[in-house]
Amino acid sequence: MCFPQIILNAFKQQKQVHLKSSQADLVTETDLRVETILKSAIRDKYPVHRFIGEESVAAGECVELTDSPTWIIDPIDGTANFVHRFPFVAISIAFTVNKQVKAPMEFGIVYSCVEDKLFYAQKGRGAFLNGEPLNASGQEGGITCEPDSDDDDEVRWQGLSGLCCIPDDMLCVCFSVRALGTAAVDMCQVATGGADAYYHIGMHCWDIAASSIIVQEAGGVVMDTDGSPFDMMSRRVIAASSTAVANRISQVIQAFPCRRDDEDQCRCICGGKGVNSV
Ligand SMILES: O=P(O)(O)OC[C@@]1(O)O[C@H](CO)[C@@H](O)[C@@H]1O
Ligand SMILES: [Mg+2]
Ligand SMILES: [Mg+2]
Repeated sequence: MCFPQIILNAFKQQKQVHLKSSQADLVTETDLRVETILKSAIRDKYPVHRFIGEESVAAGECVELTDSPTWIIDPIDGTANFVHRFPFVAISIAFTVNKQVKAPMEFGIVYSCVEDKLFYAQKGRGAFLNGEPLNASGQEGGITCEPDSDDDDEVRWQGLSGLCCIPDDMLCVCFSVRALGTAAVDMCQVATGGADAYYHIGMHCWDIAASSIIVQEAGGVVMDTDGSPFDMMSRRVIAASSTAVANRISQVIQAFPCRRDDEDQCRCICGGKGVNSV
């Protein structure tokens, strides 16, 4: 059975849910099964390739980008949605080489399973949804924003109130707010033009690596929340319809530092598990 079908079949079933880093950070047997299937299928074909998989890292593996071609996998983005049968659950797969954290990935795939929407992009070749070309809105004025934060609500609403109360004489006004509970699908809305901006503080590289290139190839902009260049390991991202909107958002949200995904890399090289163990 193919792995999206595994997710769809399990979607309707009762699930055994385990907590990871917090009450909001869930994992099910399906997350683990899909990541294992994906990694073994890729490893069979490309034995020297490496992986950064959400559930492998949760099991103690290092987040280690080397010069080797690397697959960055979130087997189910939106596990909380999956557990509650809220129909926004996605598989996110990105591919990068030569330790690219800032430049666009080589390619990215986000498959929103229940919607049956396949978002994908390859560097320099455009972004697509179910085969149709994607274009970000290019909007520079009134925007629809998808804010998210894995930290306290205060940060989220501080940012939002900043966005919603920008004086009219300033560049952009936020007209409405959406959040689907899957960073990968949320961010892809900017690539479709359905949203003009997305920002997130606290997610992980596997949540946004694929959607970052999908946004870029659709003509959108990605950057860090402090306005510096996008860095998928920093756990902070703004995706927007235009540089003007991205810059405006970086000016009003309260960016705070997050422990980088690759922060323990040296521990891993010295003595961490470092071996793909899922
Ligand atoms: O753990 P999961 O399901 O792969 O990710 C869930 C997620 O979308 O929800 C959080 C808040 O939106 C984000 O940090 C993260 O991307
Ligand atoms: Mg995720
Ligand atoms: Mg996940």
